[in-house]
Amino acid sequence: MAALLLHSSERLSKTWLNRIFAIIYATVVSFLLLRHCRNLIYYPIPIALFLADFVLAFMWFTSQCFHWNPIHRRVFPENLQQFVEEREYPALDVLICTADPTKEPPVGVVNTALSVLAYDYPTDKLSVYISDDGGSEVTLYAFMEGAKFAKHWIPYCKKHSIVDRSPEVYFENDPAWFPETDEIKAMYERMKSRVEKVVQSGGVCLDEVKESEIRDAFSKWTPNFSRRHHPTIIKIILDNTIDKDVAGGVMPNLVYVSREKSNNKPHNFKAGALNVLLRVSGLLTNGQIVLVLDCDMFSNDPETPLRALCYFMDPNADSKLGFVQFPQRFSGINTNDIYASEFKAETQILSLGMDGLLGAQFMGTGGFFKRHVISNDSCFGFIKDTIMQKNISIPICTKDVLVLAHQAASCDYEDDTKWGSEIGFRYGTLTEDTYTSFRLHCEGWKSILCNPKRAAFLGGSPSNLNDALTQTKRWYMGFLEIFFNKYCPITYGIRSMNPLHALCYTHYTLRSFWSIPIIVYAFLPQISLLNSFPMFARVSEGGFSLHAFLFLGAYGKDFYDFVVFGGGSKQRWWNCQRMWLMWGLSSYPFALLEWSLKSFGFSTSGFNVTSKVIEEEQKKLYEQGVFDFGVESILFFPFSVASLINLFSFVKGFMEVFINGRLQEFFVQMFISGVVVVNSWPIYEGMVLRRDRGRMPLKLTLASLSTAFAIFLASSLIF
Ligand SMILES: O=c1ccn([C@@H]2O[C@H](COP(=O)(O)OP(=O)(O)O[C@H]3O[C@H](CO)[C@@H](O)[C@H](O)[C@H]3O)[C@@H](O)[C@H]2O)c(=O)[nH]1
Ligand SMILES: [Mn+2]
Repeated sequence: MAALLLHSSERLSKTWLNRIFAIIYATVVSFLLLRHCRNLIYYPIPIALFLADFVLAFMWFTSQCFHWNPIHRRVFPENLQQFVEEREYPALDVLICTADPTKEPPVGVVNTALSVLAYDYPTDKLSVYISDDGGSEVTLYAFMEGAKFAKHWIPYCKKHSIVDRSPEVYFENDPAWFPETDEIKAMYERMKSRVEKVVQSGGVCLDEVKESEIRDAFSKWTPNFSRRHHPTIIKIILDNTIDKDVAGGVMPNLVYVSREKSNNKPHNFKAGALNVLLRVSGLLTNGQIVLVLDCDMFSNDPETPLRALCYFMDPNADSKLGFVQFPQRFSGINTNDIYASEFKAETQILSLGMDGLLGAQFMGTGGFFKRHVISNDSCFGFIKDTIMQKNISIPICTKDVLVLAHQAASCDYEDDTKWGSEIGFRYGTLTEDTYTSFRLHCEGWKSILCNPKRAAFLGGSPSNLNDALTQTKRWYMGFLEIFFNKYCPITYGIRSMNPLHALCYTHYTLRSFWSIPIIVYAFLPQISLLNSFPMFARVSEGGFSLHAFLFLGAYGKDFYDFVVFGGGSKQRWWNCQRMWLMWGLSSYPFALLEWSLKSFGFSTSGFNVTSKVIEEEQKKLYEQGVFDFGVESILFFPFSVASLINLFSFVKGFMEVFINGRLQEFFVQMFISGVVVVNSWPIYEGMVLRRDRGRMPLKLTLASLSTAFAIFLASSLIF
């Protein structure tokens, strides 16, 4: 009889294809670069082209590390009982961050919390912690209401083995109806409307609150309380030694934390918030396993913690296993994913490659950590003893513990400690997730990617173009902060870990440099075509097939990975490649620019929280798959200009072909303009054809048009 397994893994069947392709492609790339070097001696113009191709080649080379050894894993949670009894499960602390009640509606955050409170996990071993960086009484109020509802919701879900445990999603999805469903639904709706009423009124009216305990909780919101400057607030909303659900079962713990903030102290954004939660939860419950979640990433599968346990509880598990990552997946993405918000390549293709090396990177949410990997007990100093006592299970809300928890959440607790540099989630970048896992991998920890068919979590993603570009700009800026740092992936990383893995991190952190080839190829061949200047080899020459092979090879392989192997749709693939071009002319260069300004001390970009609210009109546009250009965003400007220049040069190319018969000479340039023109179709529509709210603002269109002309005029002086 075959031995029972908790998990298995196998190398993807395409690995050899990947490797052979990589070797052939690398050979051709080297030819191209050699040719460039030869040309450089003769003419100066190709410097730009050389630089562009060099960056492309470097990025391509580093990206091959993801394709070297991709693996696929499976877990068998049904076998878990054979290995551990339920009472031996480790305690699980779930940390959820929220930062702004206007961009992250409290009802949504409560839904996320409810979906994990209702996990198929022993409730006496489950605790949920909320970090509220918005310091909002409305959020606390929402959770107090949510907790009352949870006492009905949890037993209901378990009794009927409900799978969608976020009530909002459950009732939206046309659920199976049970005798008590009507009542539960009405209860949920009432809870939601009470919370929304308070959200609208902007605060909790204490005069209306009778229970002294609740009045107490809100008394901290004094008149000089502000989001950026306020004392610590910790409220134990549910306590598993006291609270019972309506069926008499033990409730999980639910704790609200708004860390102390001070105007003159950096708070390190989400990483700072998570570190406070690590300490507070360490004091109160000290779960051995810690799950990190964003406030919009609700659980989509109540078995998820058991899947993680299949790795953690395996008697033969690698002692260096640090965390198990469930990839980010999203709900509400439109059919063709116009903004490429699925990030399929990163979350579902490239991540398999890292998993075959040292393990997937932490994606900010959906990561189950072993607590001691991210913060060992010794880093607590004076509160260490209390943590030790926690292993003999004392009630969480004794007075002394709460006093310590307040200290642990104060804004000077981390002074002169290693928090953020060696312990906890690491500071110094806007992408604390990638950086933290990079540092953990450097320290020798490993990770695992767990990607079950049914998504473990589903989150929201930006539903308008400006938000989408702003989000990616923040990431790529964060990545630059990681690369140009003491612990640079290509120097420090390669020395500290499997070099292929370090090159994967190098690839991510340098992605904004893709803006160089994209800008060069979006303008240079077109400008020279506009001036009737041939730039590339004729179709009949050898150089042509070199370019053709490299172009088709790269696009073809990407298509194969995404559509043939990855099962994505052709339209989604097409939209992804379009977004890559758009990022190359927006998020990437602006990330580079802002990062440079910041490095020279000119600006301080913060963590601009992505809005989780969608207006009706915006939602309609998005659902129809129509681009939303409806704000005057500087991010749209470069690609608007590029779309016009490419259109003009394409037309000019036709004239050269039909009037002067110069197809051979101009084919490559026309082809490049043609690709951009086809990709720019939504931009032209937004500029001239559309009348709705999402059209390109007239001011932007005119500015782009005049800039395009100015570039043309200036170039005709040079050529
Ligand atoms: O000062 C802050 C800023 C943000 N957050 C929270 O961080 C989470 C992620 O913020 P969001 O605006 O949704 O950013 P995204 O770009 O969607 O987040 C992605 O990128 C981030 C890094 O830039 C990662 O932390 C996230 O996990 C990942 O989903 C949210 O729950 C926020 O409430 C805080 O707690 N404090
Ligand atoms: Mn988000």
